[in-house]
Amino acid sequence: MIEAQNISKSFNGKEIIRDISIKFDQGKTNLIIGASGTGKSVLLKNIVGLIQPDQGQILFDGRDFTHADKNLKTEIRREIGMLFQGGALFDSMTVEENVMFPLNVLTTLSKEEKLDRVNHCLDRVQLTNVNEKMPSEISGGMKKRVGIARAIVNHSKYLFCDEPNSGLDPQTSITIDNLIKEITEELNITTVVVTHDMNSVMEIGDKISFLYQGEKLWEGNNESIFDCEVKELRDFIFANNLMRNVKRQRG
Ligand SMILES: Nc1ncnc2c1ncn2[C@@H]1O[C@H](COP(=O)(O)OP(=O)(O)OP(=O)(O)O)[C@@H](O)[C@H]1O
Repeated sequence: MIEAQNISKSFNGKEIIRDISIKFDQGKTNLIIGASGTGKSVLLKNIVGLIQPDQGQILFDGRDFTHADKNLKTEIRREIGMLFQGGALFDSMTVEENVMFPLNVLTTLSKEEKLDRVNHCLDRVQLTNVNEKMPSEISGGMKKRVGIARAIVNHSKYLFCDEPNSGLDPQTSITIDNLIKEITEELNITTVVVTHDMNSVMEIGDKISFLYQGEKLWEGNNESIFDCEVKELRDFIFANNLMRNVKRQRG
């Protein structure tokens, strides 16, 4: 479990996120949702340690990451896998080299062991016979799969995904969402997904936190979200016709 406790962060005197507390459960896909510019990415960066919060702390299974010494920080960082927007693969490396990268940097495994793990992870994301391909030779959906394989290759306990569906068509988005959810349950890891995609909310929203102008206004799941009373959240989810129709059909 990851716990964000009373996190606040300002830039140049402007408070971007305010007193946010969220528990992200193990074995679940935990979503952070909200409109553009509301502070989702800033919160994510605080959680993974790319930004130091002004107030509050982040606990990874009870270990205080925010105030940890160098050794503990390094230990926790090794347990974190990240799927960045757009996949963020290294263009000059093959698929195999991309997935192997964290193992080269973080482990002393033999070449054979590394290759074994890489192939196992590529298999798991249903990518076979692409080891030697370059990122420019594969589709957007395949790039995300490679990104997922790379994020879990070092036996990560925590998986962070920043807008995993950006740039994908709706069908591929659902496949990637489901893959993230399956892997989360299979490996019993704690997954945090930042998104503003309502399809993701409905498909994989085990636990959902809604941010609005830097504050957490609501939390629940993909069932309770349709009955929420928070005006700002209702405006967010029913902003398009499709969602209004879904609501009507549910009665
Ligand atoms: N390093 C920074 N310095 C100053 N302001 C920043 C910095 N990072 C983010 N901000 C500001 O914080 C606000 C929230 O940004 P953030 O990227 O977290 O939004 P978001 O909810 O992730 O939006 P989107 O869905 O569009 O990615 C924005 O107004 C942004 O300009």
